[in-house]
Amino acid sequence: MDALTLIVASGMAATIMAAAMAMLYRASSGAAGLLDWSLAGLLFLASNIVAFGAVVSGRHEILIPAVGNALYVAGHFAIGAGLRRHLGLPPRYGVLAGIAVLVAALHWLPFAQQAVANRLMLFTPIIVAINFSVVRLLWRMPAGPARAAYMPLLCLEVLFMAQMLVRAGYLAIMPETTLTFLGSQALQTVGSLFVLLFLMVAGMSCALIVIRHQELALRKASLTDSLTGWLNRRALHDLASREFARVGRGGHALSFIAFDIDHFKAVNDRHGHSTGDIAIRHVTALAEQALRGYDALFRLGGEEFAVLVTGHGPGELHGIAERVRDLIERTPLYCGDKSIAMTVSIGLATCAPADTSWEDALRRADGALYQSKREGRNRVTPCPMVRLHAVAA
Ligand SMILES: Nc1nc2c(ncn2[C@@H]2O[C@H](COP(=O)(O)OP(=O)(O)OP(=O)(O)O)[C@@H](O)[C@H]2O)c(=O)[nH]1
Repeated sequence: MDALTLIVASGMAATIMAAAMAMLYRASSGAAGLLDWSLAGLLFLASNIVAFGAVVSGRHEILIPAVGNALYVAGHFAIGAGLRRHLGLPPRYGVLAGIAVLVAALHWLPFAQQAVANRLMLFTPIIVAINFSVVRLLWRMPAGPARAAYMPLLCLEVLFMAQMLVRAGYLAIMPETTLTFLGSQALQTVGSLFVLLFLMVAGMSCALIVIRHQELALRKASLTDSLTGWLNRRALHDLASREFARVGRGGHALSFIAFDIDHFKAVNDRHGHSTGDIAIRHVTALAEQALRGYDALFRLGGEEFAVLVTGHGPGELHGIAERVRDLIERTPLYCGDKSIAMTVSIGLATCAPADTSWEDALRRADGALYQSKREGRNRVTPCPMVRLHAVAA
């Protein structure tokens, strides 16, 4: 296939990648990695412009492939840099500067100047190493809802790496193969088509990563309370419904620890609303400390909270709630030179066979909580059914 046509097509694909990533960067209020991926598109475009100029002018000085190949290698590196930045790692452009200078300088080796095939064999390990570092990062992504979004880029990088190695291997075992500078031999045409495919799919794969990441962040924000980091009522509905269905299928006991800060209005009135916010975070942090890491924690509103506990009998549930109450009572909030004593009132309830919904149990836990308030606050009250079991335990 005509080399000039492929260079123009690759240049167009690189331009689309650069523009799409830049536009997505603006639309996503500056998501990490997109500018690096836009830069990758620009570097590939620049390498195509150099190649285009060489074909059109017919000039073959070694400086032309030196610059073109350095830009091309930099394009591959920038894809990894974007991924690193997206994952919160430094992009390492200092390393890129070193690699680009090395790639350019290698063109003045007599081996590289002897034949185009030699240059291809010389630069294949460098490009494959860059692709491999991207694959390694992608492969190590933890399992979870975001992982699938990284797979298209991983497959693309593996495919690209494989074709580079096959082409270099072929040249190594067929030393009589002759390639001309920016020629249209089958081996070069195949390589150019892979570059074209890479540029077309890389942009889409990177966009997919960002879009999925933002979708998950939005979903998390919609289910989380921003002050405490605890889940909100909406999340409670999803999670408790799922757990209640599990209980119905013969799973473990499902219980609620509902609690409310005592005389919280007085904290706000005496110390101000922002100290009130600090006090809420203080109480939730202590509750987290007293609970096990795997209980689901919810802020239901204002200074009302609930913990969804699975797999514990009434006696153990009472013990857990007492630990929370005790730690909060023993740990006043220090704010400057002020010490603010805090306590919570707690109610407990476990889902019963007659319950038609988890909300029945939460309602009972709420009733028990208000009984704690009526009986003087700073105490744990199991709802009557739980209390009966607790006596038996
Ligand atoms: N600082 C702060 N205060 C809040 C927040 N949400 C609710 N509140 C306040 O919490 C207080 C709750 O007051 P009450 O419902 O009267 O309860 P209380 O003073 O704790 O009294 P008892 O519950 O009966 O012990 C109100 O003053 C609300 O304004 C919040 O996010 N931050």
